[in-house]
Amino acid sequence: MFQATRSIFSQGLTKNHACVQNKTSILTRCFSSIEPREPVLNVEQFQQALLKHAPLISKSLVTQGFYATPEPFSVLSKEMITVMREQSINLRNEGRYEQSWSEKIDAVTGKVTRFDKQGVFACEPDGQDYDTAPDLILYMSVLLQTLPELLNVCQERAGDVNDDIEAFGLSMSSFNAKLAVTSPGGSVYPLHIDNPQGLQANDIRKLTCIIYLNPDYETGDGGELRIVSAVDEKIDIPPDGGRMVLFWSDEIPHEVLPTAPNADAGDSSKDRYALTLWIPTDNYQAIHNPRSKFSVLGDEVFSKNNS
Ligand SMILES: O=C(O)CCC(=O)C(=O)O
Ligand SMILES: [Fe+2]
Repeated sequence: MFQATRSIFSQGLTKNHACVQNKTSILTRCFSSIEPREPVLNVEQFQQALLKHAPLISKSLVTQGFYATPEPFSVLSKEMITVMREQSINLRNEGRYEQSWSEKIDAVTGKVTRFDKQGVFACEPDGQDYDTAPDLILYMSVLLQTLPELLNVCQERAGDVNDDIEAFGLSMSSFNAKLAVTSPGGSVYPLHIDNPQGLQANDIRKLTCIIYLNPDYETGDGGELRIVSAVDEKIDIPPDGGRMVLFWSDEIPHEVLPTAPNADAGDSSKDRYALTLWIPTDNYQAIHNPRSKFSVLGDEVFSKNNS
């Protein structure tokens, strides 16, 4: 099972990744001192946990535009999240992370400008990272093979497809992945929507799915994900344990509040790790659907913030 997953996965993602991979990381990877190991993720247990949460995720996405697991270790155990954090750190030690950046769109001119996110570093894990981070790769593989179909089926069974609500049509064949670390000392992500341009930019990402890898998170460590699900409704979700959060990539504004604002930037115990998967839709009508109840949320929130 592990072997099969591994080869399918590396073939699928390696090609896509070739263009962003730099030479330094190839070299450091060849001479890595970390012994390759087998993953310890219990695939069946993880799939069962996804199965249990799927109806709630589907319903909550339809009604609120987002879902957060109620407990920090609902889908994966503390031990598993600890292993995944260690593997994320190992990738960092191999030089796999780069300065993270994003794009801003000017509301008036529509001009897109790129900016660095201070104190945020990220990598795009793929099949080539398997020896260093087998559980991260297996997690991504199992999630992709399980969750999109489960959510599509749950939505159909609940009868939640109608004139206003398009079928999710979540894709099972591709996704984008990002492993990001946000440094203590107050690093943030400004308010944004992950896929603001949609089809105009050939961006068909529909669902953002984040798992936090912060097993020892304490109250006061900050870095909450602030989701704006209605103009005057903000929900702050702590990035604790292995909490999983999902929301519509094309509709839901969100930001990350300062990470451990009172800690030293070099205090690695307060680094905030998050593994994000973006799942595209095969139903293009679902992207920025004008009849969706969240269709004007972004415009309302950003115009309010600018006034
Ligand atoms: O790490 C998080 O909580 C959110 C990250 C995010 O918004 C993004 O990567 O676009
Ligand atoms: Fe985002």
